[in-house]
Amino acid sequence: MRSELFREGLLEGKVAIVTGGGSGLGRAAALELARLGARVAICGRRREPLEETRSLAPDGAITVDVCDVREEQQVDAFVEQVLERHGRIDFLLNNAGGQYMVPAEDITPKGFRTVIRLNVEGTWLMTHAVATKWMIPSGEGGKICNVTLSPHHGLPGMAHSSAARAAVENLTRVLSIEWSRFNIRLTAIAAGHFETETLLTKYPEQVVRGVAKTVPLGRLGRPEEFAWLVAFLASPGGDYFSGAILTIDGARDNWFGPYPPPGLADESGKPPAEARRPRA
Ligand SMILES: CCCCC/C=C/C(=O)SCCNC(=O)CCNC(=O)[C@H](O)C(C)(C)COP(=O)(O)OP(=O)(O)OC[C@H]1O[C@@H](n2cnc3c(N)ncnc32)[C@H](O)[C@@H]1OP(=O)(O)O
Ligand SMILES: NC(=O)C1=CN([C@@H]2O[C@H](COP(=O)(O)OP(=O)(O)OC[C@H]3O[C@@H](n4cnc5c(N)ncnc54)[C@H](OP(=O)(O)O)[C@@H]3O)[C@@H](O)[C@H]2O)C=CC1
Repeated sequence: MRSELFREGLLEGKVAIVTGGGSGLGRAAALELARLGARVAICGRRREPLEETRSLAPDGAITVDVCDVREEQQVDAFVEQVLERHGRIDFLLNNAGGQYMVPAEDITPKGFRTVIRLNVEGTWLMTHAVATKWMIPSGEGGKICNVTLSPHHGLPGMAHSSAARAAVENLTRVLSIEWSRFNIRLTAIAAGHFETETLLTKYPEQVVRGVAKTVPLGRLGRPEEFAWLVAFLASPGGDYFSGAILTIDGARDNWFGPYPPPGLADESGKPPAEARRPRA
C-alpha cells in the first residue's frame, strides 16, 4: 500500500528505529516510514505483535528485535544489531511508553518508579545509545523524536506519567541545544487521545466512553494522523525542527471538553456572544 499523503521513495536510503512498533501509534508510524522507502527496525518486549507489524509492511522493509528499552544491555545490543544490519541510523522514534491510571495517593513507590523507568529512562537509554554509537561518531547527526503526552496542564489519574513526560520534554529541549553541534535534531510529539487498541481497552470503561468529549474537536486522533507527523519530521520537511514540542491533540491542551460547550450554542452550533453596550 502507498502513503496517502507523501510521495513514494521520500525516505529512500534512510534507516529508522521505532520502539514499541508492535502496536498502536508505533505500528502506524513504522508502516508509514516503511511505505516511504525507509528501512525500519522495530522493537518491543513481545515478538508476536512485532512480527505482525512486519507482515503488514512491504517485504524486507521492517526488521524485528525483542528489546526492553529499560534494560541498558538490551538497548545496546539492539542498536548494535541495527547498525550491523543497516550500517546507519537516521531517525529514532522513542514511542515505547505508557502508564496505568490510578489516583495519585494510591501510586506506590514501585509503581512510580516503573512509570518513570519506562518513559524517562527507556527514552534516555535508547537516545544515548543511538547518539553515541552512530549519530555522533559518524559525523552525520540525525533526528530523534520522543513521544509525550497532552494535556500539559495535568492529566488526573496519571501523576507519574505527567511527571515523566514533562521530564522527557525538557530532555528534548536540552539535548537539542547540546547536540546541535553534532547536527542531532530532537523533537517531541505530545499526543492527545488517540484511538489505539490500548487506549480503548486498558483504561476504565467509563473513562474511555467519555474521552472524546474531553476534546474540543470532539473526536479521538487516528493513528495515521500521528504517523503522518512522524513521517514529515523524518523527511526533509523536518530538517529545521529541533527543540520543539509538537502537540497533536485536537486542541485538548487548551480546553477540557467539546467547544461550544453542550447547551450553550444556538441551533446553528454558534457559541453565545454578549450584547454590545451603548457607548457612554
Ligand atoms: C483514557 C485517558 C487516556 C489518557 C492518555 C493515554 C495515553 C496512553 O498512553 S495510551 C497507551 C498506554 N500504553 C501503555 O501503557 C503500554 C505500556 N504500559 C505498561 O506496560 C504497563 O502499564 C506499565 C507502565 C505498568 C509497565 O508494565 P510492567 O513493567 O510489566 O509493570 P508491572 O505490571 O509488573 O507493574 C509494576 C508495578 O507498577 C504498579 N502497577 C502496575 N499496574 C498497576 C495498576 N493497574 N494499578 C496499580 N498499580 C499498578 C505496581 O506497583 C506494580 O508492581 P506490583 O504491585 O508488584 O505488581
Ligand atoms: N493512544 C494515546 O492516546 C496516547 C498514547 N501516548 C503514548 O504513545 C505511545 C504509544 O501509545 P499506544 O500506541 O496508544 O499504546 P500501546 O500500548 O499500543 O504501545 C506501547 C508499545 O510500547 C511497547 N513497550 C511497552 N513497554 C516497553 C518496554 N519496556 N520496552 C520496549 N517496548 C515497550 C509495547 O509493546 P510490548 O508490550 O510488547 O513491549 C507497545 O507496542 C506510548 O508512549 C503512549 O504512552 C501518549 C498520549 C496518548
